[in-house]
Amino acid sequence: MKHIPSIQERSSQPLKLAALRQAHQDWNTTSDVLTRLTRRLATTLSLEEQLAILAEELNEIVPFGTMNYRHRIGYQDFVYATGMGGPHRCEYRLALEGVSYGTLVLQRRHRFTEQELEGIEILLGAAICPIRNACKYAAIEQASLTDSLTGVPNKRALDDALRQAGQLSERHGQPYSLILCDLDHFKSVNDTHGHVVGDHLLQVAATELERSVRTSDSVYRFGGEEFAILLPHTDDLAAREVAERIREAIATIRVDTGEKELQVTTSCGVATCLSGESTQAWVARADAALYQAKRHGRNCTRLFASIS
Ligand SMILES: Nc1nc2c(ncn2[C@@H]2O[C@H](COP(=O)(O)OP(=O)(O)OP(=O)(O)O)[C@@H](O)[C@H]2O)c(=O)[nH]1
Repeated sequence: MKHIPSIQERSSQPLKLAALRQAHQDWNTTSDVLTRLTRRLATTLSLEEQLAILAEELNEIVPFGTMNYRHRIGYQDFVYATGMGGPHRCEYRLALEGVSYGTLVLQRRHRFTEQELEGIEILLGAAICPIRNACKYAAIEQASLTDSLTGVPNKRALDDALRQAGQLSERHGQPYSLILCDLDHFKSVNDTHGHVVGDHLLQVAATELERSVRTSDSVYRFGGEEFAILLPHTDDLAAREVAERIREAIATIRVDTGEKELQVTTSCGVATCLSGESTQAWVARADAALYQAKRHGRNCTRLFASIS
């Protein structure tokens, strides 16, 4: 049933509105740390930004040397550290309804008093819900950018990375190369050994790819049995060498299927980003080079010459 305000309720409305206006003004201007912390934490879903705000506000009440926060989010360890340490420390395991949202450690040169510890706990109590929300947001964001089978970043993450690489390449005049790497005759792996073995082979291949490249390079699942490797500060000839190393590494994979050992080869296409080129055109050139490698009999690398 619809609620119709009574005459008494309506007559008190101006007072309520005035109180709301006053509360709003107080909320925005108060110098009270707890209100300011709550207000500031509500402005962002970024865990890093929230921790920076928390560190700033905590330091106002309880000066410390270092703040260290650590939490495992999905496949990654999230670490936030600020300042210089000291021999005295206090450690808090942040948790809500039995779920952990990380460990926070404060360190400094002199002891924390009981009153200071109480102050820290009050501020952490105010921060825990926003931190929980930021952790959940980070986990969802990570999942949306990760291939669930292999654990490497997915096509969506690659699209973002390529866009950024194109801009950086343009701005700093540094070469960025892309390798597309497609497992050969993968359909027959599935047809002969089944999808479970096919899936396992994709996981092993992703691990092998990550092992074969530098930490500054990144591996993505482009789709199906195809992977992409983005190489910053790498020209076409150096990228071709990396592709050859990858091809040799994939050829060393052995999967025990019970009957016989399964081996796989890969074909690679390489293209270096051209000045002013769109990411679609860049990927299309790497794909054309990959097509040439397949046409040439597979288990080889082809480079799309970047001399324009
Ligand atoms: N097990 C498994 N198979 C997949 C997955 N994604 C794609 N595939 C299979 O990969 C196979 C790709 O087949 P094709 O595109 O014909 O390519 P190919 O057999 O590797 O042949 P070439 O690329 O020409 O060497 C198809 O059978 C897909 O079903 C996956 O996530 N798991």
